[in-house]
Amino acid sequence: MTPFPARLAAASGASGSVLCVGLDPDPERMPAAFASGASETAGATGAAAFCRAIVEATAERAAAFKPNLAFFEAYGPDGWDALDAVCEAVRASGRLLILDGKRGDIGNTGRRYATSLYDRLLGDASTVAPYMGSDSVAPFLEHEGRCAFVLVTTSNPGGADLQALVARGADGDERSLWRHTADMAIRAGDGLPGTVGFVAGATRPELLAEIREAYPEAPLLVPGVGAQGGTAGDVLRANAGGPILVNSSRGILYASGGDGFERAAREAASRLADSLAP
Ligand SMILES: O=c1ccn([C@@H]2O[C@H](COP(=O)(O)O)[C@@H](O)[C@H]2O)c(=O)[nH]1
Repeated sequence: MTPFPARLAAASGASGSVLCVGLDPDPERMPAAFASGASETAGATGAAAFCRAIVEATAERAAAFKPNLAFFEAYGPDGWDALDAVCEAVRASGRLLILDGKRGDIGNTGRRYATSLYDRLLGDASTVAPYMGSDSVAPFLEHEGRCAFVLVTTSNPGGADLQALVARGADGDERSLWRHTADMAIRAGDGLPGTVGFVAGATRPELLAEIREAYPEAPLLVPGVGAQGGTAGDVLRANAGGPILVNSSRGILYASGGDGFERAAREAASRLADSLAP
């Protein structure tokens, strides 16, 4: 399979954008027709129908879609079927499929997670929680053409609690934990170049700039624009033209709370895609 960075470049070229539309179907916020118990499209089926409509409405301006697995798993077994249907819709759109499950565990468990994400759901990339160390990241780096976006500087307020701590590495060098994490992931991915990317939140653009400077070729997945306060301008400046996907979920999914949600989503996606153009 073609290395992920080349596939990312192709998807960005085809859509003319670096936008990733996040698929977080929240029953509290989806249009009533998809969320209410009375409707035949309620529950997991409603979530899938809503996401498919969003994919159709926004695919022209999106390079990728990112289903957040939590919003599907919450429905139990039906949620898995819904996720499967949404993944199929994303694949049919020709855009990249980023599976946001934030997985990470000991080797044999990690390999089963990777099998599920890459061989079963056919994701192009996934998000990986690296706290268990290099052997927990490695299973996600063994799939040619796929990318593991390793969480390094997350967008949430508590992200700095651990990520900013300064620690001495085996080489005696003092660096922040997030930088150790990034270096560790790059070493773990030595075997298959292009398989390691990073999640770098838009809410800390100064750290995004540091990651980009340290790893100019690494794909970055950047959440946190819009609803969390990050801005497209800050991200573009910090990224300095490197390979990137900028995610927005709520700002697109719930651009209109009810009728006309597809049009509102299309317009919101288009505006953000335009503001992310270099
Ligand atoms: O650091 C991180 C890592 C992942 N996320 C995920 O991205 C989206 C953001 O949603 P918005 O509605 O655009 O704020 C969501 O799925 C998160 O789980 C993140 O926000 N920050």
